[in-house]
Amino acid sequence: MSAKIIDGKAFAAKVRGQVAEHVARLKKENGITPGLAVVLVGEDPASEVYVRSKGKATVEAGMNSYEHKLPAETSEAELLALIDKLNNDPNVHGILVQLPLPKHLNSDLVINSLDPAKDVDGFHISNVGLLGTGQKSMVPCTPLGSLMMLRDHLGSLSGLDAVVVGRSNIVGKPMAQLLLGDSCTVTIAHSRTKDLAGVCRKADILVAAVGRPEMIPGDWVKPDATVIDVGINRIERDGKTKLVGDVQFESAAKVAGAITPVPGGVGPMTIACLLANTVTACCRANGLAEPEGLTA
Ligand SMILES: NC(=O)C1=CN([C@@H]2O[C@H](COP(=O)(O)OP(=O)(O)OC[C@H]3O[C@@H](n4cnc5c(N)ncnc54)[C@H](OP(=O)(O)O)[C@@H]3O)[C@@H](O)[C@H]2O)C=CC1
Ligand SMILES: Nc1nc(=O)c2c([nH]1)NC[C@@H]1CN(c3ccc(C(=O)N[C@@H](CCC(=O)O)C(=O)O)cc3)C=[N+]21
Repeated sequence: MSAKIIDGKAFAAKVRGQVAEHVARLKKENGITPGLAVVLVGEDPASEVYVRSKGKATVEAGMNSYEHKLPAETSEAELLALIDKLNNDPNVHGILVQLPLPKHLNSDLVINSLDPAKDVDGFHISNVGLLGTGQKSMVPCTPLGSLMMLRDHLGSLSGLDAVVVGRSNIVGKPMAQLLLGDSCTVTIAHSRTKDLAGVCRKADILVAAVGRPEMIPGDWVKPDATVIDVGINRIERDGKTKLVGDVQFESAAKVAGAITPVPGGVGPMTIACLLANTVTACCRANGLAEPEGLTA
């Protein structure tokens, strides 16, 4: 058997097209241009690449992009002052603070100082609580993009056994909430899980969000399962740098029913969902109808 490769890049292009259409309508009919502010503190090269591609995608969708690059030694008070300014700027509908922040900054405090309505990452405690209680919220981009691909491939997820490997606040936990919301039976596995291989083998839906290159081999995958590989790991192989996921793609693709590749899977969907969340936030802020099919 050979898995269907879920093309995240193509799916993301479709979502971005829908976002661009909605943006064009907002401009024409309401005279509003959605705006996304991205805040980057320090000089992490990988983060700079992400921030640049987010800015480019934002502009391509017809929205305004505001980039704020602050030096690594920025104080908490300075960062909070910038966030306060963005919270009160009517041209800014979404704010993303790139993580991780330098160690001297308390990221929980910083994230919770965002206006929850502008928190397009969905990391603010109030969005986390709304998602956990099934209320309208801002949904974290990576889990939202993963859910869209799962629904597209499987149709209904109801009653399926889902295993999420990883329990971070930004991927694992919100992913589990979304799967529960779609009536999966959800298991969250982590570094203390006993018999991880056995747990994974029961999964109809296996989401890997660990951050360990190719940790999950094909023989942990249930035949015909749908595998979502969230991991983005840069490794050296044959003298070249290469991007790999948390799943051993070759061996898993022989067993799974469908699998997302790295690159070209979850990553592009994350950016597309960030744009979608910005449009959603803009519509909510202006009391306008939200784009359909772009929220959870
Ligand atoms: N595609 C995309 O758009 C995005 C990709 N990512 C990628 O996803 C991956 C995960 O990111 P993130 O959630 O932020 O990572 P974190 O480091 O915050 O969390 C990793 C999780 O994996 C668990 N874990 C670590 N080692 C093992 C192990 N040996 N067995 C089982 N579980 C283990 C940890 O368990 P414990 O809690 O017990 O320590 C933890 O819950 C990374 O590769 C990251 O780059 C992240 C965000 C977006
Ligand atoms: N506040 C915050 N929100 C985030 O959403 C956030 C963050 N901080 N910090 C870092 C992680 C990581 N992340 C990615 C986004 C896109 C790709 C992506 O598009 N990847 C391409 C490859 C890109 C490449 O070649 O490097 C792909 O998988 O095909 C990857 C990773 C968002 N994150």
